[in-house]
Amino acid sequence: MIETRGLTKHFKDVRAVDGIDLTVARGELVALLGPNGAGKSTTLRMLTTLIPPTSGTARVAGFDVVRRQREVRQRIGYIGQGNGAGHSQRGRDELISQGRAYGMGVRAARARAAELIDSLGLGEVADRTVATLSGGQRRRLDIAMGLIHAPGLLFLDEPSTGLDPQNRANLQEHILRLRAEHDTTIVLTTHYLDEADSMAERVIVVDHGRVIADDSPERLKAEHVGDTILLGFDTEADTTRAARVLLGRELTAYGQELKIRTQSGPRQVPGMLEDLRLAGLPAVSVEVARPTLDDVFLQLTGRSLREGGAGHQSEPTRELVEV
Ligand SMILES: Nc1ncnc2c1ncn2[C@@H]1O[C@H](COP(=O)(O)OP(=O)(O)OP(=O)(O)O)[C@@H](O)[C@H]1O
Repeated sequence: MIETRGLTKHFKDVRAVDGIDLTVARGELVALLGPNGAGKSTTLRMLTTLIPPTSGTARVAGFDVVRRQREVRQRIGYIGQGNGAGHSQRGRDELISQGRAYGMGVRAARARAAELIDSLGLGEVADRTVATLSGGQRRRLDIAMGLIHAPGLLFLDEPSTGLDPQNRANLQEHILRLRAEHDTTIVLTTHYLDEADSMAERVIVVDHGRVIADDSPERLKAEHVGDTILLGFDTEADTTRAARVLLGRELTAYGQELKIRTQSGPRQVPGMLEDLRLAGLPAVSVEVARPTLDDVFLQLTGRSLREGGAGHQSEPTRELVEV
């Protein structure tokens, strides 16, 4: 669906995108993740033919984004960061007009609008004027606008920025359902680490205009960070002895706690507890901390994605087991 080679965009002396090679297959849901100014929007704007690359090539839906702009545009939907829908029209009419603008007949545009209103849960509000819709409803209407011509590929630039957590969750659910129902390939950009983690089967981390990691969230976390097992003991002396029992692992002792870095925390815990029990050193608490994508980013760049304005929180996932 997407194939780029050395895709680059310079704005005077700013290297917004600096040689990106990217392949996205049909049906994938890919999240482009990165801090402010990383080059995510610029990449999307080149892929959607809105701005030409400085150098490199990109083929989208089988066509070159510079030489075959029209063909590309017919086959993609793009929902930018602004609000595409107007204000005084009813949502349904906006959708039908958009369909007509893409050359659809009135009947086909009406039918498609009805289908999307249903898919995106807009049934109760589609006949109200757009100005009266909530932020989340408008965002869903924007997405319906981008899908009116049934594109096989949808680009979403920060779909849930500005929405409250409930509306975000609701929008995410709709995007996933749309994808399942219409088999749409989706490329979205986001600052929300948890959004990338839960929605995308592939995460491409961009920093300073370059791809610094590209894999499934699970593999990124396992490869770059791994799990942390925290074992608690009654005394510091027990902790020191336990460290000797578990020697050979990547471990650190802090007071009455042992911290062990491993690739597969939950699988390692039973064996470790058994070894400790046999040594007469039962742990009094066990905690497995799984990494977040922010830990991956921190590991890769030495910076947290939460710093410097990206500022969206995602708590580490912790599984607490009292023993
Ligand atoms: N039209 C432009 N003129 C000059 N510089 C630009 C222009 N558009 C983007 N840039 C610069 O290019 C870099 C990448 O910007 P881009 O908007 O692609 O980042 P982003 O990853 O989408 O950031 P954000 O998360 O804040 O949306 C930034 O340094 C930005 O200031």
